[in-house]
Amino acid sequence: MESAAVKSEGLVIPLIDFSLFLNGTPEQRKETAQAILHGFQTAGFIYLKGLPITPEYRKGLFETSAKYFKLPIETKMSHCWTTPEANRGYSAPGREKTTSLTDPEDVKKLRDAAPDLKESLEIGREGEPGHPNFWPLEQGELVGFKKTMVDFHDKCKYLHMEVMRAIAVGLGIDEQWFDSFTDVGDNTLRLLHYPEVKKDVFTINPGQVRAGAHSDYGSITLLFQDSRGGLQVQSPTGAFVDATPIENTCVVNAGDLLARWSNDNIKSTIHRVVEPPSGDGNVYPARYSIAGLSKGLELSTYSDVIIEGLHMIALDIGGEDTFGDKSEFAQHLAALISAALPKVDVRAITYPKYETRGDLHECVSRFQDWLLEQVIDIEVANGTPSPTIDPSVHTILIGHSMGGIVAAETVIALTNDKLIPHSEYEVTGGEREQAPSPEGLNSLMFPYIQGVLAFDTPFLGIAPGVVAHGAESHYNNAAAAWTQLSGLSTVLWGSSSKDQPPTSNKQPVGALPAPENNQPKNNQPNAPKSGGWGNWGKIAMVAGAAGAVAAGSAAAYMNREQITTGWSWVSSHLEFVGCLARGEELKNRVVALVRLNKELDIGFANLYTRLGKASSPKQVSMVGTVLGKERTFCNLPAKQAAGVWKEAINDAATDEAGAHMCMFEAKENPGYARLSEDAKDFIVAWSKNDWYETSTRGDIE
Ligand SMILES: O=C(O)CCC(=O)C(=O)O
Ligand SMILES: [Fe+2]
Repeated sequence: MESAAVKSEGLVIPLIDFSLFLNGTPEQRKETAQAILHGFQTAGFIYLKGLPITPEYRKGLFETSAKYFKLPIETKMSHCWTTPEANRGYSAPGREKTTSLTDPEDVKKLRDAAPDLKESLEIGREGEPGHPNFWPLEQGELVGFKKTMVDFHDKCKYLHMEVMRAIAVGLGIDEQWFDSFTDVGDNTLRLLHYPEVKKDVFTINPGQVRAGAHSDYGSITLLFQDSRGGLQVQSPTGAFVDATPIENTCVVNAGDLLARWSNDNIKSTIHRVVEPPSGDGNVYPARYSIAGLSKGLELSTYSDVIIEGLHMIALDIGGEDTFGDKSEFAQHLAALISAALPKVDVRAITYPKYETRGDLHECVSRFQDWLLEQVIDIEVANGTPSPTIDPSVHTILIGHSMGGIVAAETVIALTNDKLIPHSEYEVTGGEREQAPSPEGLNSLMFPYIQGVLAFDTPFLGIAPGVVAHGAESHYNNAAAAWTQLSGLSTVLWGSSSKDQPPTSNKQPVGALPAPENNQPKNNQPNAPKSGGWGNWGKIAMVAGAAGAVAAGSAAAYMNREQITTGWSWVSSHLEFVGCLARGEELKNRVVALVRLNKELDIGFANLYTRLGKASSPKQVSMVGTVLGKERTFCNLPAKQAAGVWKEAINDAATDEAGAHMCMFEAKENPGYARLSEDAKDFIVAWSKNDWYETSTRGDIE
């Protein structure tokens, strides 16, 4: 039943009778399927005979193709290939260069040095919205051209489905496993003509070929070649071996998509077309071939299947330390999610620099720009046809502390095209009004955000017990406030504890440090040193204090007269956390998130720290005594009516700020494993939707 069509340099391309798969006994069918799979796994190429295509039909097809290429160049140029999205139309000689290179500059150089000596016409599925085929005028010899090609396109669709079924049978999975990806027939029929060419063209330029070395992009290619020859396939030794034409066969090779689907279990092998082994006189005659390149599924879901991915963007305040050393927590979380969502790629990317100058909205727009860049890079790298309409990347924003607010603002901005409204909404007691949205929500956001997972983000301010230690009466004295708050200065910024500023700092506000290159002239000798935490720590110290003060409603702190130097620098950082002072804004933000969850199914949760066994009750004169186990860093919603807030208990922490900062340190937080599991569960639940279910990463080894 099976023999070798090619056997050289370690490359064995089998010749397989496909009729035994289509019409054979169950045993023959299975054996044939296994041979087909084996050919794809080893050579990446097979030859099929016994196809339901008669020699006459085939001859007619090649004749029709040749008639098309005889058309004057101006006529062909009237329906030129335009965009990769459409991938339809005519490509004149020299236009396309098949290659595995990706850098456009490199491709250009190669094309200039050795242009492909071919012309082609790409014909796609009829009836695809927005992408009509370009048909030549039906006159003279070309009458019936469209019908012939549409009919052959259909035949290729059928053959494609059957070859994919053979692969499924060979793999021992459900025979129809690939059907839903092939039944639309989103395939490209490619008529190829390699014009007659003088032999010395190839000797003058040793790099000259008819079609450059490349692998195909789709699932499989059905290649019908005439009898000239010139197709070569790369062998395991690297040498190119002739894939000599065999009458009434079709060469079938696996493309990059199928390699990806199968985790490279199936090979997408490099091939090219060179001058044929023989020619008359000093010319090589023309060669024709017809390739049915099967993408394998409808264009709109194509990208999902190859490169669909869930990306977690960790909003890491102040470098890569927030989520543990080198963002370990984010990486760990990505691994957990990956195991739970095997159909998609899961990657954690950390926002490298958290710039906290200017107001919150400026920070958000800087982050948004960065995020957009990341996602576009991924979409471009993967060739997603319409990333803004059908993105292949879904993103979860995870943010610690203030990072959660930036994440929230980002998704609100993306869905509203404006930031949160400033009118009043109540979040307490479940009696919330709907935030008005004259424009309605924009579900076509790009980048597509699947959810916001916040970690100990003070969406509703910082719990009074964090700031006050029976000290709020001193808040009318700015110096005292600073003393009280110095211990909190880095907390909001998530720096690790070793980088905290001195906690016994007794300097008045007037001694707030100015930026390094803008030291105030009247700098006091005892001004706090930035020490090892540099500019960054200074920002944290100032902004953290401001945020905490704001949360503790110590308005006296905002006494600008006392700040003698560097105010503009300081104030621009204060603005950022100033949002914690704006109660209505805080509530509106939460209302907006709840609405996004309800209307657009965007996940939202806040995993907030709570002290556990190691904590003791705390006297907070403003609010009375807070029981040890009620001690949280964040102000909690009055009832759980502000989205999902879930506690993350730390049985080792003795104070709220410590729990807040050590969330992601397994050594200091006995609840680390639980926290990771909870975080994973949220993200998995948000992501198990239609997008996920229709994604196929292809773990089919
Ligand atoms: O013309 C041939 O034989 C090969 C064409 C080819 O490899 C392609 O179009 O991808
Ligand atoms: Fe190819």
